[in-house]
Amino acid sequence: MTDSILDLHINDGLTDEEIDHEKNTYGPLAEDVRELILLALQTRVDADDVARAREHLAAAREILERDRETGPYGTRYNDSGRYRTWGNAVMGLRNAIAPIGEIHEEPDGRVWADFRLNPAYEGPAGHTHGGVTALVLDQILGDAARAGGHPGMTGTLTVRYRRRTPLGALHAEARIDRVEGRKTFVKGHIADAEGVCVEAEGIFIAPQWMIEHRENLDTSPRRE
Ligand SMILES: CCCCC/C=C\C/C=C\C/C=C\C/C=C\CCCC(=O)SCCNC(=O)CCNC(=O)[C@H](O)C(C)(C)COP(=O)(O)OP(=O)(O)OC[C@H]1O[C@@H](n2cnc3c(N)ncnc32)[C@H](O)[C@@H]1OP(=O)(O)O
Repeated sequence: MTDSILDLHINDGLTDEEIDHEKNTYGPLAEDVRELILLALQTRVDADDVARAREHLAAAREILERDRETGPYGTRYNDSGRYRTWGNAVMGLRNAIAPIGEIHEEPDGRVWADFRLNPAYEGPAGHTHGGVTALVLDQILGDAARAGGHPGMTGTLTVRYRRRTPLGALHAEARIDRVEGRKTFVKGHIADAEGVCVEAEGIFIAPQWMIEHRENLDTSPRRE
């Protein structure tokens, strides 16, 4: 059986130098757009200045649209084993809404990230949106399953909001709790400087198509 996820799992044959070049070209663009998202929320310049800024943005869009892809980014890799999930909503290098730069994997199976959520991720006044913390936890827990050699799709994600999550500096981490056949149970949390704000348990399930392609799947890819 084939699956549309596999269709977007592509060796695009780039050299490491070409990947580095793309990284250095498009990474800063996403950084600029991230800053623009915040500016759209926070600028207080007057209508004339907004109109002038929008003309510049229209000019930038016109340049960027000259050569573009139209579909999802998917997972791309090369012969030296560098994996790119640059469209990922949580940590994609080219995705301006992705709040996490890097997810670290420890030899003991713990997966963690330090990150900042700016006011574009607001839910309750001055605090992080609960859907955003769930988004981050889905990724971190899923990554712990993958890093532990048990990649899967999220079957169930249970989130317990213990206390409000502020905006600003946060820490997320997760580790595998147990594996039962195709199901991997993972636990994790998000904390601020005062301690845990949100806890989660996820059940990650390896579908049949993933098991069939298991031998082709590097579960600890050099992912960026
Ligand atoms: C070379 C190719 C390699 C390709 C690799 C590609 C990708 C790698 C995958 C992951 C990458 C890793 C890390 C990425 C990190 C994070 C990304 C975020 C993750 C997501 O954001 S992902 C999107 C949201 N996610 C979905 O979009 C899932 C949609 N859904 C399904 O794709 C199916 O629904 C599935 C697969 C979940 C189950 O389907 P299925 O047919 O395999 O399940 P089946 O019925 O056979 O049940 C088998 C056993 O699981 C139990 N069970 C069934 N469903 C359950 C559930 N929901 N909760 C709890 N338990 C459940 C049964 O009770 C039974 O348990 P028991 O064996 O004990 O009886």
